[in-house]
Amino acid sequence: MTLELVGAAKRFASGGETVRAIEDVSLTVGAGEVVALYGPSGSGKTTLLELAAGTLHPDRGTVRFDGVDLPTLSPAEATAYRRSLGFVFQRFHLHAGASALDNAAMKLLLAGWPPGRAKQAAAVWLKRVGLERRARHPPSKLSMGEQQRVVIARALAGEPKLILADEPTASLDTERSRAILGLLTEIARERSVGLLLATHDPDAAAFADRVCDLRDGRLVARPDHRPTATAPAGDRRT
Ligand SMILES: Nc1ncnc2c1ncn2[C@@H]1O[C@H](COP(=O)(O)OP(=O)(O)OP(=O)(O)O)[C@@H](O)[C@H]1O
Repeated sequence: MTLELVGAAKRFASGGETVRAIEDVSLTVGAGEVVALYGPSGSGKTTLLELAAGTLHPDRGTVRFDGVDLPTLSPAEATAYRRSLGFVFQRFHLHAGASALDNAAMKLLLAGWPPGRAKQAAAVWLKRVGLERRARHPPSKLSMGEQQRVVIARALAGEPKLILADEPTASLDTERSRAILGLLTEIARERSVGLLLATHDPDAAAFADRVCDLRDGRLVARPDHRPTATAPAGDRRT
């Protein structure tokens, strides 16, 4: 799989002013590649993820997934494309009344899978993220880190080719952040899933193979594309 942005730009009209959220951004994410979008608040990370998800269209430039221009998709095709992605966002968006297993299976159920098969597939991923013993617990009985693991299981059930993660560890402490990022990046590499990870945290960016520095909507050259912070040994590809 290849996600490719070429010269992408997105502006918003706001209060009589034009906000240049993304300006002339070109980047690619390949199978099994972990790419960090690293920048401060307001630098355009979420906008760029929305362009990648096809929920926003660029004003200029192109956003392609496996060679297909996302803005040319019909509404039904765009929905199918979004369903084919894995989303891991800061806010978990878990259903309070549903168990961890039902939450992990939610995407598959929405896609029309028979409930038995959906739960079976989700159970495999709950196990992979270490939550098999919590399958019946609702989110309120799970820690923040465990809830984020359910989100990861939900994102991976259905075998996405690309995961879009927006500040996935913002509500976790350092130790739990590292555990979650280690797990997410390990699974992405192991399953050849592309991972585009938006973060303002240098420690989180350090888990990526490649770091794209975003400032005021533009990519700033980082000569070697190497992460700046130190990830625990073994968590980073060499
Ligand atoms: N719908 C919108 N209308 C107007 N301006 C917007 C809109 N969405 C985003 N912006 C502006 O575009 C810029 C980039 O926003 P974006 O949310 O992509 O940044 P971000 O890096 O994800 O920030 P944060 O880390 O705070 O979420 C900001 O200046 C923001 O105010």
